[in-house]
Amino acid sequence: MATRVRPGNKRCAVIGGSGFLGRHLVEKLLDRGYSVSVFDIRQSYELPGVVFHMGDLCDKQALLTALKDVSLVFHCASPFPGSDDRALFERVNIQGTQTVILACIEAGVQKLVLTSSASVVYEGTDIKNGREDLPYAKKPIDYYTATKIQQEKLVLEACDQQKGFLTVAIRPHGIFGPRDPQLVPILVDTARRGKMKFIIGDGSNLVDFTFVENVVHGHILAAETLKSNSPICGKPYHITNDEPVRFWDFMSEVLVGLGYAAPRYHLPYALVYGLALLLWLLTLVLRPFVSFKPTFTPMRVALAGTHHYYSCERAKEDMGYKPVVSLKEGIARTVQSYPHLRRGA
Ligand SMILES: NC(=O)C1=CN([C@@H]2O[C@H](COP(=O)(O)OP(=O)(O)OC[C@H]3O[C@@H](n4cnc5c(N)ncnc54)[C@H](OP(=O)(O)O)[C@@H]3O)[C@@H](O)[C@H]2O)C=CC1
Ligand SMILES: CC(C)CCC[C@@H](C)[C@H]1CC[C@H]2C3=C(CC[C@]12C)[C@@]1(C)CCC(=O)[C@@H](C)[C@@H]1CC3
Repeated sequence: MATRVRPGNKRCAVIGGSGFLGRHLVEKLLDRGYSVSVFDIRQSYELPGVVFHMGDLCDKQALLTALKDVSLVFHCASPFPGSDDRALFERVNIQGTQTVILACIEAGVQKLVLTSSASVVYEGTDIKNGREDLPYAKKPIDYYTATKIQQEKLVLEACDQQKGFLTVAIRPHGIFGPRDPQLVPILVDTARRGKMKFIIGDGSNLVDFTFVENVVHGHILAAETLKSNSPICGKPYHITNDEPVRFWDFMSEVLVGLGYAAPRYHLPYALVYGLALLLWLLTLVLRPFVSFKPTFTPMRVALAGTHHYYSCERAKEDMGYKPVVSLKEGIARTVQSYPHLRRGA
């Protein structure tokens, strides 16, 4: 039976709070006077004012302990997007999210903010200024995206104003910033192996890269706007830097900032995509004998060679969203935060 939490309660929980986005979110919530419980499969730091609960989000009992007296939950846990472990994605993103919803309802949580992804509408072909009314991808590019679609549907469909359980989904795109374990480290690793010499396609494709503090800002605005009869109930929202940039200009700026050469030579998109597809099929066939992880997967080639940027007008209109850190400032802060990834370090 749900125990209602008193209104105005500033106790919240961040599921996935040990991760890159989760930790930035926890830090900002503390600044804003929330008390925070983190639920994660691992504990990656300690902070005064944060209570850690280690556990798997598929375990409802473990979740219930962490959600006691909590009125607001942020769910930003997911397996690593680059993995190809279909069973893991289905277990965590689909079954696990269903468990999170059940646990929230049972614990009397009033608001659930999901970190979804703008990739839920992306099929590997151009998206220019995509709005939230684009249909979900019929052919998602990978298991990660396929399960993020199911996850978002589950959370939005669970929104029930009558029962006082309100939900919203934030769809970020290409999050970057200090402590990101993915974008900059993979880029630098590729450069160190001498593989960042080529631009895939003509280099004119525009993409959204979103500084992590803007993503955090979008989550907190959503949580604070989410009230009975608010227009945001049960809806998805793109949160971006609102400054689409050429994919290869962004990569070059980060690389040059860290002391590496920018890519210069162009290769046709279709050729690289075809080669990446062939290599991927080869890794599938050879998997029983050798384990090999190609850098240029078909998914990464599509992301690097197509337009995919999104409108965040709906977030501006419904919750007053405006990016708080510009792309230029975000890149400068990111580059500065990785002294160990500098050339020669
Ligand atoms: N990074 C990006 O560019 C984008 C990310 N997103 C979404 O943002 C969210 C946060 O991403 P990000 O911070 O980059 O990812 P991270 O991997 O840094 O953080 C996710 C956290 O969730 C934990 N976790 C994974 N599985 C479970 C589980 N079963 N139970 C409890 N905790 C679990 C992870 O632990 P462990 O590390 O041990 O797996 C990790 O600590 C995700 O939902 C992702 O889909 C959306 C758009 C873009
Ligand atoms: C060509 C280079 C080897 C590319 C190196 C950088 C890539 C690792 C990133 C460029 C775009 C990024 C991205 C994501 C992961 C890291 C990149 C591929 C996501 C797939 C992460 C999860 C999401 O939800 C998507 C919206 C992101 C899209 C952009």
